[in-house]
Amino acid sequence: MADDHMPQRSDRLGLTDDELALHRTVFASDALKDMVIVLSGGAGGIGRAIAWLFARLGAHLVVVGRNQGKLSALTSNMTAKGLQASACAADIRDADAVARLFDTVWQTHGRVDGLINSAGGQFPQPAIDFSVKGWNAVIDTNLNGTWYMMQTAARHWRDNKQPGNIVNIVVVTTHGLYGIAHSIAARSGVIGLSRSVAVEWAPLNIRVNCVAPGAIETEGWNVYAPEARAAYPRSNPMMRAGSPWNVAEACAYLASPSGAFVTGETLTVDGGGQLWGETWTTGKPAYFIDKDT
Ligand SMILES: CCCCCCC/C=C/C(=O)SCCNC(=O)CCNC(=O)[C@H](O)C(C)(C)COP(=O)(O)OP(=O)(O)OC[C@H]1O[C@@H](n2cnc3c(N)ncnc32)[C@H](O)[C@@H]1OP(=O)(O)O
Ligand SMILES: NC(=O)C1=CN([C@@H]2O[C@H](COP(=O)(O)OP(=O)(O)OC[C@H]3O[C@@H](n4cnc5c(N)ncnc54)[C@H](OP(=O)(O)O)[C@@H]3O)[C@@H](O)[C@H]2O)C=CC1
Repeated sequence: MADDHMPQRSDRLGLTDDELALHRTVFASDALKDMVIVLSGGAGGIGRAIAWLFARLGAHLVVVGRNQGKLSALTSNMTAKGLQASACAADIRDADAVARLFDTVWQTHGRVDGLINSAGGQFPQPAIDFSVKGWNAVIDTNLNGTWYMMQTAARHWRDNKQPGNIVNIVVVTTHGLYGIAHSIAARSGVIGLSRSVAVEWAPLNIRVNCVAPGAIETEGWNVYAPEARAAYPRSNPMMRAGSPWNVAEACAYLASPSGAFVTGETLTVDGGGQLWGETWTTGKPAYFIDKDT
């Protein structure tokens, strides 16, 4: 399948495991040889593409999420293709569970080389209507959960005197994504944190970067109304949605030696959506609709 032409299907969102097993990549097949990578959100739409790509480049993937069944199904498909992968169920919002996760991985593999935080999400709602519980759910998942993963990984790298590298999947925060202000707040926090610790942790030989996807068609889109989803491909000058593979290859660039001199950066993969286009996750209010067009 050509890299830049993902079929727009109505029956299913994103790429299947069979497609991910074969998707063409520009990376050498040993680019991540023998690296151990912890990947949160590994069974989600973007995480799954990262899992397949990284494993195909030689890494052992430890995929993390709350749903053991989804994780096991993924790792079975991967190991059946001769790839190295294991599943570890954990809620990233539970700092103790995150500590146990990293203890287990270090005990099993004796090392961790990289952490990709792809677990996250939000629900669309006008900010004025956010409940305290809803606000906290989004901040806890996207900011606190990501931070527990980052800090726990970094402590292990420091204590084991090993280098490390972190890639956080965020959203594009440079202009509004209307209807998900809680997530923009949380992800802006992650970007700020990443820039700060990129400096603090440079002496520990730990690199920290973010990838900010634009409209990437995955099953995560099911939380949005069909009319909102239908408009996402027109939210950038390329007038189409991106593929999870585009995000996975950006992560591979940052996580492998190709990114060796990159830290504190946010790599935007949005088809130019920062420069042109707008995204209304809750529908465009009449106020903004030009009645003359
Ligand atoms: C440039 C173009 C961009 C286009 C796309 C837009 C950008 C981003 C896209 C994506 O990120 S897509 C992929 C991400 N995946 C998801 O977002 C997954 C779906 N989301 C969730 O699972 C939740 O939103 C969550 C908060 C991330 C999960 O947390 P948790 O499991 O704890 O939540 P819940 O128990 O379901 O709910 C807790 C609490 O939150 C409030 N709430 C939840 N959903 C809604 C809703 N639809 N409307 C209003 N409020 C909601 C509510 O207070 C819930 O508590 P209860 O009422 O259930 O007691
Ligand atoms: N798709 C898109 O257009 C865009 C996506 N993004 C971001 O990219 C990331 C990945 O998105 P995508 O793959 O599309 O989303 P998905 O919803 O498909 O995947 C998200 C994954 O996160 C896991 N997860 C959620 N909460 C937790 C938690 N508390 N602990 C552990 N795991 C959790 C879920 O697994 P489980 O339910 O098993 O826990 C799920 O597999 C998200 O942060 C998303 O917001 C950003 C911009 C655009």
